Amino acid sequence: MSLTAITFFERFEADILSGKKTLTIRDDTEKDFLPGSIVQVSTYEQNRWFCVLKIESVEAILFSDLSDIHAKQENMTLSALKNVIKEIYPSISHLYVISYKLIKEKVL
Ligand SMILES: CC(=O)Nc1ccn([C@H]2C[C@H](O)[C@@H](CO)O2)c(=O)n1
Repeated sequence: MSLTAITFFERFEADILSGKKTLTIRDDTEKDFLPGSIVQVSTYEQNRWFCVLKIESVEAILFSDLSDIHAKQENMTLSALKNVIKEIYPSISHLYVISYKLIKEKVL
C-alpha cells in the first residue's frame, strides 16, 4: 500500500515552499511512496497542512554514502544533514532518499 501523506518538522517548511529543499531522507517506515503519486504534506508538530508534493523517486541509500549532492538538495551542508539524520534516526544506516517536486503551495 503506497503512502499518501508525509510530515516535516516546521523548521523545514519555508525551504520546501521556496523550492530550496527537494528531497528528504527517511527510514524504512516511510519508504513506500510511489513515484508519480501525490502526497499531502503537514507539519510534524501541529499536523498543519502546508503543501502538496509529487514523488519523483525513492531510492535506498546507506548513511555512509550520503554526499554533497544530497545535502545541496536538502539546502544544507553535508555535515549538517548527517547531524540531522543522526538525531532523527540514531544508529540507522539503511535509509531512503525520497525526491519530490512542489506542485501546490499554501495560499495565504
Ligand atoms: C517524524 C519524522 O521523522 N519526521 C521527519 C524526518 C525527516 N525530516 C527531514 C529532516 C531532513 O531535512 C531530512 C532528512 O531526514 O528530512 C523531517 O522534516 N521530518
